[in-house]
Amino acid sequence: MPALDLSQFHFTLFNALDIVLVALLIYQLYNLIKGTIAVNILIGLIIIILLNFVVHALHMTLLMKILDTFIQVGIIAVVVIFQQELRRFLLLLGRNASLQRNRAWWRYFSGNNDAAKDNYKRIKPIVDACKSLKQTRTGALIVFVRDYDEQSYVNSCEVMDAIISKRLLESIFQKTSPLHDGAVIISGNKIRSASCILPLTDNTDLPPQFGLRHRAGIGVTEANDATALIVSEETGEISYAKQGKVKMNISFAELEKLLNKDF
Ligand SMILES: Nc1ncnc2c1ncn2[C@@H]1O[C@H](COP(=O)(O)OP(=O)(O)OP(=O)(O)O)[C@@H](O)[C@H]1O
Repeated sequence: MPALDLSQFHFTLFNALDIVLVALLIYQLYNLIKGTIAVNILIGLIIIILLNFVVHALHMTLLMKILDTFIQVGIIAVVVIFQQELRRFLLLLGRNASLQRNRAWWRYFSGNNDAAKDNYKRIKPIVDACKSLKQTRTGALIVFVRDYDEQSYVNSCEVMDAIISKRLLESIFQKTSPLHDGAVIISGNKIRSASCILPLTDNTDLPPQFGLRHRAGIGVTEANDATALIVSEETGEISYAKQGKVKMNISFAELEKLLNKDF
């Protein structure tokens, strides 16, 4: 039996790092598309690539030409089909790379403890409004955006520029208010817009009781650097969505913590 010649095989630390990074990349991509129809598209693409190997091995010329052409244009198709996922992936990279975004670190290094007090002042009216909305079973959807770009929302929202207050949030979501349908967008210290129509998630793994409000709340966090707070009209439960994932039935203490971290 011929011996296996391993003399040409050099395994360096960088090779190990390479493998770890590729594994991390695949894991992140899997996390991004898990539970969406993108998984089925990806499986379809893998089947075509495997089929192409088989066709090449069997020298089936006609099929070889068709599949080769398909795979050559495939890269453009992949960018078009997975544009949402690629956008989310790049957002994730940018978000994690920005040191200032990690406010805890930033405060520690800049010694700015007043920021914590300011943040509490901003969060309090929102948490108070949620308490009252929960009690009265009033449905609400509040989105927190870090870098607000008015142009992205101008066509699907009622533009506002109002100081955040408990009573204003309560009034907006009252069923008789003309602005109650849709989401409120908050950025910085202001309510920037209300009655916003948001993109719905196409995640197929969500609880069956999640209707349009929850789907819109999750959808906006998939494609943007945003988080969303949803008060259910049916149950009064509060959910919190971030990066396309949702935490259900959170307590007010937890809500305060999450907002303090993300907002
Ligand atoms: N695309 C959208 N963007 C923003 N808000 C939306 C969108 N679609 C629906 N909504 C809001 O969701 C409300 C309907 O909620 P629906 O009952 O379908 O949601 P739900 O997730 O089951 O929540 P709930 O538990 O409050 O009933 C609408 O009245 C509207 O205010």
